Amino acid sequence: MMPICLSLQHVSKGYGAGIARREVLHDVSLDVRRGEMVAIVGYSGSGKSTLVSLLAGLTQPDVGQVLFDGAAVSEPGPERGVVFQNYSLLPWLSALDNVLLAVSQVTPGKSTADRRDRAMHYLELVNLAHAKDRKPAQLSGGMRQRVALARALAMDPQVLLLDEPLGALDALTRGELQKELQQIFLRENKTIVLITNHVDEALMLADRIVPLSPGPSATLGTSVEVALARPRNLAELAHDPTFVQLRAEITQTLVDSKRKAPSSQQRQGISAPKYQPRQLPARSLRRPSALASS
Ligand SMILES: Nc1ncnc2c1ncn2[C@@H]1O[C@H](COP(=O)(O)OP(=O)(O)OP(=O)(O)O)[C@@H](O)[C@H]1O
Repeated sequence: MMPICLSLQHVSKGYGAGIARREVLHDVSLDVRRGEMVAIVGYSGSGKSTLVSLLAGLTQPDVGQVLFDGAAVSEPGPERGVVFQNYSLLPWLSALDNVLLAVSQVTPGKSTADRRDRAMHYLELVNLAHAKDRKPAQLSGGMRQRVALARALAMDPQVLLLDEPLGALDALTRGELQKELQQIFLRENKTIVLITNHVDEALMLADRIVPLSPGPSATLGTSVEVALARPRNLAELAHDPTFVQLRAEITQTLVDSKRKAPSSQQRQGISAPKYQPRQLPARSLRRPSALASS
């Protein structure tokens, strides 16, 4: 078995002070093995971004620790690349220059030509070579997210932290990028932590899925292994008994954890993880409304 690469050990994190303090994450523990793709699935507002910020070293836990290769994480580092939901590209730079900027940070001794080759390689990997000279404003949401992914990959991090990277995209573009992400994962063999509120997306991509209960004081549940062969195709998987069973199991865990959550949750208007109902088989185990009515 591969060694543990990234680890959260009994981590708690809250915001505010005194009586205004609100605990977002409580006693969260997670071990991610090298080469593994772990998906963390949770409701909106449950603390998923806080979790990524902790893994990235952008914020520090109040209790517990975050370890990378056994050493405490205290700041962001090039071995942990992050892709956020909102692209975060520099608007005045072309797609190529956005990637080049990242390449320059990790290859200080290389020639300009070498850096450019490397940046182009990653733009090609995300099928964007043709749009290399376009500025972010001239790119669609899906294309911007591809640039953000190319930029993160170009730094050759050991771990990729993907914080709802496809969350801002329409369903069709999302489906396309899920396929590309799968190809990249298979080719690059990276360790990936994917944060998502889509159960199907997690099942399509991950080796293991960990449910995050709704906050406040959200915590990770028992992880579920996704024993489905790759490459995976969501349309085909909709008829696969293992897929259907895993989806029902994970959804039920999330629904149960929401039921058990403090009643203040309902008042905060937290929305449920999204389904892609058109892919449900006719004799699906759960109706989409099961989540909404819980
Ligand atoms: N810097 C901060 N200061 C105070 N409260 C914060 C801060 N960051 C997050 N929170 C609160 O912590 C809770 C969890 O936020 P977080 O962004 O981690 O959740 P999330 O699951 O990523 O949400 P979403 O899916 O909506 O992006 C929210 O109630 C949020 O308002």
